[in-house]
Amino acid sequence: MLGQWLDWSLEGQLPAASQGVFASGTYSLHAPGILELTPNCASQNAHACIFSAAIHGNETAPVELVGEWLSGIEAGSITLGAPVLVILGNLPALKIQQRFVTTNLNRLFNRELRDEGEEPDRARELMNAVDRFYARHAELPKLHYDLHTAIRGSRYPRFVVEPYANTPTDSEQWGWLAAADMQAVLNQHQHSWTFSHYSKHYHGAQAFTFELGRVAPFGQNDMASLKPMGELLTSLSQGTSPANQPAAQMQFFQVQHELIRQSDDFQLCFDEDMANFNRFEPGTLLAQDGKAGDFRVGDTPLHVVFPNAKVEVGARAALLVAPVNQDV
Ligand SMILES: O=C(O)CCC(=O)N[C@@H](CCC(=O)O)C(=O)O
Ligand SMILES: [Zn+2]
Repeated sequence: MLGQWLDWSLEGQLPAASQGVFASGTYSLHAPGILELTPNCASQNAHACIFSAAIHGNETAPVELVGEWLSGIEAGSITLGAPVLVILGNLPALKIQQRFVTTNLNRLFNRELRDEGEEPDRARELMNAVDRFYARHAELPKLHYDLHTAIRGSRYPRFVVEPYANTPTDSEQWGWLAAADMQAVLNQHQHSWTFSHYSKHYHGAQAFTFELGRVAPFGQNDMASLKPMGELLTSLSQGTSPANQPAAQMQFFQVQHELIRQSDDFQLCFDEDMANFNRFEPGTLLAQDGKAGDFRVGDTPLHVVFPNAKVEVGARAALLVAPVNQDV
């Protein structure tokens, strides 16, 4: 049943029974793409875990990773020891393997959201699912890993975005992320209304957006490079202690500036294929905007992440970041 859940979600079919059992627990299908697993016996170290994928429909590696982990649960090679809410975010976009259908779902996770349409409705459904899940497990520490892949290549192929919020990140998280073979960490400098930000800001969860390589169609992802990440998901779902490695092996960056597209007449002044974290020297012209004018690098070098000139007017066209501890 669990192995088929991904196919069912993609096909928009609902199984006859929305609840059932497996060797180490029970499952409950709350809505298409929203599955809760409850352990028969919760571990003392359990977190209330949320693993989400396909918030962007063309990011298939996380869907394959979650599928492999669910198969392990179903086969009994993984013993569930923590409650897990598994989410496939944007099912219509996943079906057509596009980032989104009408608007970017990962900018809508705000309780003040009043927009109408398919993605805003889905954002409200996912926020409600998160609220109810954390309320059901109020006694447990909360965790949310939102799994993505990036549009372009990267100097650090696997990295995390740490959302901005009051809740500090537990130091143990850094050791787990390093052992999961994350190579860089990007600290956000302001609220961003992403899915991981939602769980951190409104629920105080330990939460990150993961970038697990580069966007590719199903079957063409480098799943071998995600083995340590799969092991982290497995440990958390078992309620056992994840592997730990020194945080210092990751490069930390701080977001300095969010470049917003302010008009139709907007362009980025570098090659579209440029890798994430590429460094630009002081004075370099990075963007030209009919309304905001030119944007140049100031006195210290900046690295560019998630550049995308084709975003809607008013949306983020790039993050400009600087290394925290050393020059890279
Ligand atoms: O590669 C890209 O340009 C985008 C990859 C992606 O979807 N990234 C997330 C990051 C979310 C965050 O800033 O926390 C996004 O843009 O939604
Ligand atoms: Zn994404």
